[in-house]
Amino acid sequence: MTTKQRYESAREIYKNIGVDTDAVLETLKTVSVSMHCWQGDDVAGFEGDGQLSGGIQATGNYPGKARTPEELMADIDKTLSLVPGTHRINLHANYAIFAPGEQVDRDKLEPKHFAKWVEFAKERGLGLDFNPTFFSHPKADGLTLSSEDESIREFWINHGKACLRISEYFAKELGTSCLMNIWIPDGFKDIPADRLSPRARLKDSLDQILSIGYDKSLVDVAVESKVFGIGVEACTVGSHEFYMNYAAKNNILCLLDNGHYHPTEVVSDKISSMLLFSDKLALHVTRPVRWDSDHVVLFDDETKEIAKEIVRNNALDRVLIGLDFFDASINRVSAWVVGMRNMVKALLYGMLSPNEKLAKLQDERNFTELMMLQEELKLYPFGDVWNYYCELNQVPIREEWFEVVKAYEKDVLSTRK
Ligand SMILES: C[C@H](O)[C@H](O)[C@@H](O)C(=O)CO
Ligand SMILES: [Mn+2]
Repeated sequence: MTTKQRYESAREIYKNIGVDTDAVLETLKTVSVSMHCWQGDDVAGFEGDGQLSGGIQATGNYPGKARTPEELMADIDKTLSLVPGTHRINLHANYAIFAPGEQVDRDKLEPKHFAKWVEFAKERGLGLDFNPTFFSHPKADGLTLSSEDESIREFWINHGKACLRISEYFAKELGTSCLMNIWIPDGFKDIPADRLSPRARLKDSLDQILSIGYDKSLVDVAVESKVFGIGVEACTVGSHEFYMNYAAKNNILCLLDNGHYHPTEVVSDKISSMLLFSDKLALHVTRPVRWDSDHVVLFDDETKEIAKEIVRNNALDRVLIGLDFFDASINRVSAWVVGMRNMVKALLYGMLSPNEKLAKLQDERNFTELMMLQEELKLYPFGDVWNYYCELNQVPIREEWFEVVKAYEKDVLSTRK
């Protein structure tokens, strides 16, 4: 049987439970996932020695890491050629591309330092998202936006302001709004004596960054909380409560990273609550293994649950989906492809569920039938619909994409010594 014939058979099966697969595939085409540039080089960036700080870690030493903008862009191209749909690229400020001999510090970054990325995105019809980089820098040894040292704090405030201008530039150039996400590593290894002052300084720093004024139709600013990081185990300044309140009061977005909560807390359960109080919500989808380890996103229960929540809340246009993982122990392009395909797959899975029927069963308190149907759905011919979607989008089906990655490793990645 051909992929199309399998799809046609699956279409009939889904039709019997009220799911229109053709309509689902049309909708799925419109959804973009923001692919993080930092999986390609273990969050090293282009500024210098690429030493990662801030309580995050990429472990492994698989050969073939991108070392230059050209290599990173080539790897992004290869990855996107294997993922169905049109997506976005999420950049960090430490991926600025300077003219020879021109490097400036982060507080002095300008749109022109990202012109090559804009050119890259334009040629491919991609949107760009952005992140100020408050780590991997000599001035990020202690605290950044919450620093007690006013000159350090000012440096980072200026970095935030510079990034806001760059985000506006991305949106204007590319005709699609840019998400600018703020994450800082600030915190304390051991029990602090004063939690209030650093948080008050962080609040003031954010106020100052936002005070420059920006076009809200072009830039969505988000703040990303975290429960702990390596070396800041006792207290993080940018906690969930801090940012949830800050975002609500200042009409900006919260970004929920599903590696940033207590191990039994799930982001899928938070989405509906956030959407009841905010127009938009941003996500970093990742896979925490025992800690915020940033493993590659799998087609696992929580990824599916996150996707189902987005679909069931009718919020495909309100939830800005980004990925955040960095695995240096395996082929980095393969890691990207697996994570991206899984996120899209999870969205498809959520859309192929008879969501209204399931909600009705819940309202009728018919939990017996609800459980039965949810379990049976797991073995519906989902794979046949996924393969057809890949074929429609001219990307390889099943594991065929891996042959392309293997050839790329042999011809390109393995030559990077
Ligand atoms: C590199 C990213 O900005 C970083 O991973 C951040 O989003 C985060 O999740 C830190 O734990
Ligand atoms: Mn994150």
